[in-house]
Amino acid sequence: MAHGPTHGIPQAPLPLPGVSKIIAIGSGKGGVGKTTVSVNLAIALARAGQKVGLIDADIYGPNIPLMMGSSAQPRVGPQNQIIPNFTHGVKTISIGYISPGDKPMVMRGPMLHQIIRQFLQQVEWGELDYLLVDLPPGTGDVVISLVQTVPLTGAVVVSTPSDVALQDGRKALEMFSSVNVEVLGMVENMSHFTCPHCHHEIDIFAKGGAERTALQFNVPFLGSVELASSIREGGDRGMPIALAGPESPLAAEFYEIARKLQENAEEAAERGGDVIEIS
Ligand SMILES: Nc1ncnc2c1ncn2[C@@H]1O[C@H](COP(=O)(O)OP(=O)(O)OP(=O)(O)O)[C@@H](O)[C@H]1O
Repeated sequence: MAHGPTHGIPQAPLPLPGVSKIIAIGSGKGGVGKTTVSVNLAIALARAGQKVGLIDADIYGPNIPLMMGSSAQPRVGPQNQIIPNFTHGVKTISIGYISPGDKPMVMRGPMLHQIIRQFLQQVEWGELDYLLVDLPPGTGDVVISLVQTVPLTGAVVVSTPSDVALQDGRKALEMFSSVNVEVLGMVENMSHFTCPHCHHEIDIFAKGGAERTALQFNVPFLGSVELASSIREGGDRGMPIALAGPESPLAAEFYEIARKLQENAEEAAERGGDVIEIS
């Protein structure tokens, strides 16, 4: 991979030509369904007529190839630009396309930064309404690389309603605030479980916790997604549930969240334009 002309001088974040809104999706805690939410939101936005790109910024544990059902190695164009894969109506890039298999990526921070930069700047995204960035779990490095490279429209924080996940979710909210990235909304994943036999709602992780946290932090709440085996199966088969369309009850939750996100992102984009540099 080529290195950018940094020469040790921090570069100001620059918009990506043709890309209208860039949204980071984070969680703080791992395993709460951030990638599941990212792929389903990307598909729902694409089905709503938006041009959508998706970056798998989880360099150490890329799951987007599996969840989007795509493993093709991206082509390289004449100007050395990377042509993203196009799956389920979404342009995607992942380190998993370039270095497939189960071998972990071992690299130092500067290399990670370069990869994030390249995924933003060297991929031929073309015209996009939305570029979603699925962040790795935790807070930190990748977000700094992102905000140093491009102006973000905002962020989405995914959490389960359990106290443990919310504790980390709050850290993610604070982290975005500390780098001046507006949180466009919180999503509560694995909100509850509906028993397939008696159809009763079972409250596994204390439903409503993410909504209360959103209220407390004064950020919008985008909606809840229930815990359902078909959501997990869709991800494992590379056929996310959103492909079932907005009429399918489980997929409908993602379409509703996508609609609210679109509203909030458009408002933020209209308000925005100011690039705030972090020191
Ligand atoms: N609403 C849901 N219902 C059922 N299973 C779910 C749901 N959301 C996520 N899962 C499953 O939970 C597991 C973890 O989800 P996912 O990989 O999306 O989480 P993550 O937060 O991105 O994890 P990571 O820490 O690897 O970044 C996956 O097997 C996924 O299919």
